[in-house]
Amino acid sequence: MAEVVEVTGVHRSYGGYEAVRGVTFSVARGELFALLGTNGAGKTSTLEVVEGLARPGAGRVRVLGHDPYTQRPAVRPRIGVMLQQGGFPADLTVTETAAMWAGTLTAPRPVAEALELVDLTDRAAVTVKQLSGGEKRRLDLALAVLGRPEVLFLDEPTTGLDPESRRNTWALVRSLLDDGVTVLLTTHYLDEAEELADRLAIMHEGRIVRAGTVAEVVASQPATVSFALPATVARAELPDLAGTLVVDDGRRVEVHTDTMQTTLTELLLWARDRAVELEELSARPASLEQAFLAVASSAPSSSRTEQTEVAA
Ligand SMILES: Nc1ncnc2c1ncn2[C@@H]1O[C@H](COP(=O)(O)OP(=O)(O)OP(=O)(O)O)[C@@H](O)[C@H]1O
Repeated sequence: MAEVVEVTGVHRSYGGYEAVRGVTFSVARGELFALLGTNGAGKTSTLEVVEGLARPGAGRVRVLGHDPYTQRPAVRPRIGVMLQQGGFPADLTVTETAAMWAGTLTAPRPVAEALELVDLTDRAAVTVKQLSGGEKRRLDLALAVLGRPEVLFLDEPTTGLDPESRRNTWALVRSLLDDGVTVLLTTHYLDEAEELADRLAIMHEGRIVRAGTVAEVVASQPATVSFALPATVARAELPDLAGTLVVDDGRRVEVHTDTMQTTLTELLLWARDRAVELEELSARPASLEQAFLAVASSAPSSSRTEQTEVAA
């Protein structure tokens, strides 16, 4: 079975408010799929349904071929879950916490090994209440990987981590992927998605509005060609370039284009014919950040009040 996670037309409501509105995606074995989105887009609400922590209002979820909510005993031993906020007894040490959790698992890793994976070995004897926010996050991750899961669900795994810890977490996730683990994660860090994700989806207002590889999602946005015109050349002398002309100030020119090669060719031929030297010439494809911001700034489909009325 290639698809380890299958989510089809899932809806989830809180009272009259529909937080997830028909979400569909799948994750293949050994793949990392990232859910991105604005605050309140519905990422955690979706993830909780896939983890089997909540029943979808409508739609179908399969994890390793089972319904994670109604067939929880078949799924739970094979998955690892890192919630957005883990809750541990504050007075237990790191080792005691992990050992307690290991006691609930069928075939856990040795506790010391799990702590080593997240660089918490030197904090093993410290109580949870003495840990920093980032260290608590790493303890969450240690517990999620303790049961050697086939599928790992990570809700904002690196929020609050310093840059070095984030990189260490990425390296751990990559090594798990190399071992064939399937990962579904949510993140607010676009570089995290770019670094780790085989495929991703951007959610907005309960729906997936972009999905694909990073390259596919970025391809939905125009590339930018920019340069500075020499003072001797008036802007009006520029040829008609394919794309939208955006002029920053008198001299700096930006062209947003879906056909970067055509725009560049037109520009460079013109510059050669006119013997114009284009200063600071650059041509760059769109970034994931641009694709994200385009989604985030899109007009809301309707207000929350209206949605409640529709749902009522
Ligand atoms: N228990 C709840 N009761 C009522 N509304 C909720 C509940 N949990 C979430 N919501 C609402 O559902 C929407 C989606 O929330 P969710 O936490 O899934 O978003 P998210 O994409 O994970 O956001 P963030 O990036 O801020 O973590 C939000 O409008 C939120 O206020």
